[in-house]
Parts: sequence; structure tokens; C-alpha cells
Amino acid sequence: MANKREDYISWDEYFMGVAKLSGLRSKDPNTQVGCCIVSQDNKILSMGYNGLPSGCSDDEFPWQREGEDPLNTKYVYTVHSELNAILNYRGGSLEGAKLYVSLFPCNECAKAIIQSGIKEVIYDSNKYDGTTSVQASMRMFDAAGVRYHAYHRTERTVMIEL
Ligand SMILES: O=c1ccn([C@H]2C[C@H](O)[C@@H](COP(=O)(O)O)O2)c(=O)[nH]1
Ligand SMILES: [Zn+2]
Repeated sequence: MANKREDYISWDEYFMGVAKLSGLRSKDPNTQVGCCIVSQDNKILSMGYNGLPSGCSDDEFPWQREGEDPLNTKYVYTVHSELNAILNYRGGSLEGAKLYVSLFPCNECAKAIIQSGIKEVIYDSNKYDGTTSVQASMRMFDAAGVRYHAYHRTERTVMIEL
């Protein structure tokens, strides 16, 4: 009898891969963020990526990062991937769930993550580490008992990099 295949991907590689795949739907020219929310028994509950609210056309709203007038930048309009994943969830409670995300959550997403009952965050990039937003996220996560850690890349992970 043949033995089982050994080079299957880990749960973390699987869920971070799903999160990153979701991020490929993002229209943001600079930063594509993808998110996947998973139950404690490893069932995918929801996914999301950073984008405009329904009804707001990707071709009629700004994608610029800079502008004299904030209304001419993307920041005031984009729904963050974590909030989209939380809002996309049509089930009951997200209590005790874990959230995989390609970029460390901003302070606004940290609030939504905490209030939804999510208890663990696994993130890939933390390119804004040290900013006020990320410091605030970490302070709130620590106070609220939400655990967070970086996704552990391996040489194989790079091979399946999306
Ligand atoms: O927690 C977060 C923080 C940011 N995002 C999204 C929002 C924007 O579309 C980009 C950030 O753009 P930059 O050009 O890197 O400033 O990422 C998110 O989804 N979740
Ligand atoms: Zn955010």
C-alpha cells in the first residue's frame, strides 16, 4: 500500500495562501492586502481584500496615496481587508477565530478584530512596523489578549509565493 504524500503544505501555508490569493483581487496599485478568517478547528469562515465599498466604482475613486486634499487619496475610501473579511462573514459569531492577513493590521482593524472576538492574528508583512498605527494595534491586542505572530516563511513558502 502506498504511503501518504509527505510534502503537503501546512495549515498556516494553506490559510496564508488563501489570504494572499484574495489580495490579488485588490485594485490598490501600491498595496494589495488579503485576509482569511479561520475557525479554531481549521474551517475557513470568511475572506476579504482591501477595496472600495459596494457601489463605489474602482474607476471613479482615487487610488493616489498623496494629495493636498485627503478626498483625492484612497485612504478615506478603502475598506480594509480585515474589515471586509469580518463584514463578509454571514455566520454567527467569530468568537475565538484566527485571522490570517498579508499585512499587519492597522489600529482601526485591530479594534474590529478585538470587538469581533477574534483571538489570534497571523500576519506576513509588517512594513509599517514602528508607525503610530501599528504601535496602537499592538498595545490594544496586548491589552485585549489577542495573540499575534509573524507567518513563518520557509524556503518552500517562497516557492509557493503568490
Ligand atoms: O490594516 C490594514 C491597513 C491597510 N490596508 C490597506 C488600505 C490601503 O488600500 C492599503 C495601504 O496602502 P499603502 O499605499 O501601503 O499606504 O492597505 C488594509 O487592508 N488593512
Ligand atoms: Zn486596517
